[in-house]
Amino acid sequence: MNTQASPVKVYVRIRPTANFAHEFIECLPDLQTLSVRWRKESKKRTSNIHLNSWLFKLNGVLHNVSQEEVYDCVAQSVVLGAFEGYNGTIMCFGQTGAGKTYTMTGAAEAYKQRGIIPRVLQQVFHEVEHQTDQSFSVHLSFLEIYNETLVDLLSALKRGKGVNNWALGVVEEPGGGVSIKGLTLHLVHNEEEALNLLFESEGQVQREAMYINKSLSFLEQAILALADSRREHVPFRQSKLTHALKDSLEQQRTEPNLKEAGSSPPPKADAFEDFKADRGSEINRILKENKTVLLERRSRLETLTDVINATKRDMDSIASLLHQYRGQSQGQFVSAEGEHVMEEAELSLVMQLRELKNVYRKTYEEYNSTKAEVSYCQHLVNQCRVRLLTEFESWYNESFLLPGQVLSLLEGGPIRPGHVPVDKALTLEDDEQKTFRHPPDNQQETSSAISFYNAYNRSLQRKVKK
Ligand SMILES: Nc1ncnc2c1ncn2[C@@H]1O[C@H](COP(=O)(O)OP(=O)(O)OP(=O)(O)O)[C@@H](O)[C@H]1O
Repeated sequence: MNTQASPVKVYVRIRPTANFAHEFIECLPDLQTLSVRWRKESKKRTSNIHLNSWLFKLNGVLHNVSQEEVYDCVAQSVVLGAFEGYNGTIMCFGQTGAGKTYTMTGAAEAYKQRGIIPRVLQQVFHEVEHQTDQSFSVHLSFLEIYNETLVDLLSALKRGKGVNNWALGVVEEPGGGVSIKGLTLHLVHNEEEALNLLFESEGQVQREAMYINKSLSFLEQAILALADSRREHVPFRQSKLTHALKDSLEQQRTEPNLKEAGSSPPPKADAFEDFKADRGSEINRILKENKTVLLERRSRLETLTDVINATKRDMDSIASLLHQYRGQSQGQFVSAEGEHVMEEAELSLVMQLRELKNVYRKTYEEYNSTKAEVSYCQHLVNQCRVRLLTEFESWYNESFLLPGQVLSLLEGGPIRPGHVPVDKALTLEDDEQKTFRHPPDNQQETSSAISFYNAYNRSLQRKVKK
């Protein structure tokens, strides 16, 4: 892998928590040793308490470290190694909720919280640009292995090629090495193209999430339009979701309250404003912050575009002046050594051209990295928007639509009221009522319905998260 001693390096990253279990887990000052211990009580009901403990020696214990530090410590050398011709793998392993996605992909909160994958792409193209003595071509593939099934997450992008995920297989190459037969490779020329593949296209599963994003954004627009009494037109037909929900969104204003008979739930549009000011204020603040950064980065991109165009125009005109000057000059001055000696005017033009080329190159570099940042920030804004709307739906259902009995049925479980479609939740309530009439059979039915929604909820959460 790399030139350093061990080809495999192992790091532990500890997810920050409010109540870190200091009594059981200790990071030793060398920042490479982790001590884990726990009390084991004897089964024989004696007062003996055994203290079991292990020491783990690692390449590093990453505790309270930023995404940037994780990258520098774990991934940077792997990317540099790849440029020296070494294969590299960065693998993340941990129980659910441990922070794998956060570490590898990053969080929606801010650009600086982006994870290892976008940072790798950035470094790869940085190296490609600076290692000018060699030429590189960069290809990207995304492969998912789920339940022993290989899925090419980018196969849909190779239009017309009839890519078939069933045809994927792991094959041993005759000359050594392993490859995935049938996996599509995508040539990318810069960081932005690579990030686009990472964000926009992430195959069948992610593709669904993309549509969710888009639909939710249309839903947000429809809700905002409903909130504005001056707006005559509400854009219901922009998407199938808003179109299909047209009746229910408009009826929300008059629909009887399911929670407390006699009073009606507030219109969703008003509730959305309340939610953003109160319960959803934090995610709304983050969304606004990300939008501000996005606008600022976009405006920087525009400025850079103007500078590039203006510099190019200046370069062209100086080059043409130089051409004219050389065409008109009566002859060439030659030094005693036989070298061409420039006159002052020509020299000045050459210097100006050189300076402009320098500005052009630097601005173009900044332009490329700003473009990648714009895509990334756009992605963050989309993610925040999805989260805001998902949490709003949850809160709205919980606060105004679901009957108390259903809420108490869900209480304490992993399922949030917003994840249960209201009509299904009402069925749950019916089931619960039936339970009182036929306890043994229907209790089972109710709990299987909960299991169903638990499973459904998890798959929804996975899709929204992706
Ligand atoms: N180092 C960290 N700093 C701040 N927040 C973190 C960190 N690691 C994880 N989190 C947060 O903890 C939550 C769970 O993390 P994440 O989704 O990355 O876990 P996971 O291991 O991918 O879980 P799963 O296997 O269920 O997908 C997320 O809200 C994430 O933002």
